Formats: sequence, C-alpha cells, structure tokens
Amino acid sequence: MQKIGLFFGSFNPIHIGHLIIANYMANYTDLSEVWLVVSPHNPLKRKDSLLNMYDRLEMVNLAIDNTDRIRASDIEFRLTQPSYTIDTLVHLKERYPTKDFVLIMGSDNLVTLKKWKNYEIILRDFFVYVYPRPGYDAGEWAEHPRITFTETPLMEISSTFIRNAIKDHKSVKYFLPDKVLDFIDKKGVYL
Ligand SMILES: Nc1ncnc2c1ncn2[C@@H]1O[C@H](COP(=O)(O)OP(=O)(O)OP(=O)(O)O)[C@@H](O)[C@H]1O
Ligand SMILES: O=C(O)c1ccc[n+]([C@@H]2O[C@H](COP(=O)([O-])O)[C@@H](O)[C@H]2O)c1
Repeated sequence: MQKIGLFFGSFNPIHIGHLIIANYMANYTDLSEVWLVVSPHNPLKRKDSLLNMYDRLEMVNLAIDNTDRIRASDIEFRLTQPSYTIDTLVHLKERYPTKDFVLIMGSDNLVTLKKWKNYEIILRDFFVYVYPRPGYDAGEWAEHPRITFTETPLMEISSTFIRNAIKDHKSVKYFLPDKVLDFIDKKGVYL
C-alpha cells in the first residue's frame, strides 16, 4: 500500500523550514509522498493575522512547483471548521481506501497532543512520524509503538518571524522560495 505522509499547517506563509521537512519525509523515509494539508483554521490558534486559505494554498503550490513526491491538499477547505486533524484523517481514509496515511508532526506538537480532539483514536488508528524541534524532546511519548522519531534537519524559522519581518520592511529573501516572495510582494500582504 502506498504510504502518504500528511503534513498539516496554516502555512501563513509556507517557508523553507516546512519545505525541508516535506522533502526529508518524502525522500529519506519510507513514505512515497508527502501532502501539505493547508488548514483553514488551526483549532489552537487565533485567526487574527491569518491570510485567506486560497492565498495560502496558492503559496504552497508556488513553493512546491510540481516537485516530485510533494503535493498540496485543500481537503480541509471542504470540511467543518476549525479543522480537527482526526476528522480529516478519517475523511481521507474513506476517500482513499488504498492509501496508508501517516501523520507528520514536530516534537513541539507532542506537548499539546493530549489536547487534540480524539488523540487516542489518532494514535490507535494512525502512525505518526515526528521530527525534532529545539527544546522539545520525546518526553512521555518516547516508547509509543505508533510514534517514530526521525532525524530531520532543523531550520529554526517560523511564519510569525516572516510576517513580522515583512511588516517591518525587512528582507525575507531565502527564507521562502522566490515565487512565494513575488506573490507576497505583488499582493502586498502581511504589511
Ligand atoms: N522551522 C520549522 N521547522 C520545523 N517545523 C516547523 C518549522 N516551522 C513550522 N513548523 C511546523 O510546521 C507545522 C505547520 O506550521 P505552521 O503553518 O503553523 O507554521 P509556523 O511557522 O509554526 O507558523 P506560525 O509562526 O504562524 O505559528 C507546525 O507543526 C509547525 O510546528
Ligand atoms: O485536531 C486537533 O485537535 C488539533 C489541535 C491543534 C492542531 N491541530 C493541527 O495541527 C497542525 C499543526 O499545528 P500547529 O499548532 O503546530 O500549527 C494544524 O494544521 C492544526 O490543524 C489539530
């Protein structure tokens, strides 16, 4: 069965930190593809500075630019908001019965995992590949049979950093792909 890694995020905007993880997971693990799932609204985040989901999806598509093994997904646009990961996983499993879905997350997410809707069901029915984030180790999840810890390289930048830099009229060249930067410049967003 084809193993697909699902990397969920607001991608507001997508940056090279996200892209390095997607590339690593798609090419250096047993996954055959990684889907970048654009979440309209993360249940644990405020909506204030969130760009509309279509612009965020477009930036993801510009960033991956038809790269092999990496795709963008708008599946959550059609599901109830805020976007609960378990609902999306169940929906995808029904829609693509021949694919095996693996959840990709950073070790920082493990700290709040118990606050996620139906996290026990996520861990009962799905495998999770975790990449390291500085300051967050495996903790209580180190020996969990459904969780695999990967050695993805670290790149400590965030979308918040990029949004603040743009607001301050600082250059964010190299932090995100040029095509995404052009899109942000042309649309005049995050200012
Ligand atoms: N530099 C990075 N390295 C590894 N993981 C990252 C990095 N930046 C974000 N992530 C992870 O990618 C996933 C999606 O991220 P998200 O779209 O929320 O981006 P973010 O940069 O954390 O955004 P924000 O700064 O707006 O909170 C999250 O699980 C987040 O922890
Ligand atoms: O399902 C949940 O309860 C849940 C709680 C928090 C976060 N998530 C999802 O996890 C993804 C990454 O979250 P974050 O906070 O690291 O940006 C994001 O796409 C959210 O939709 C999901």
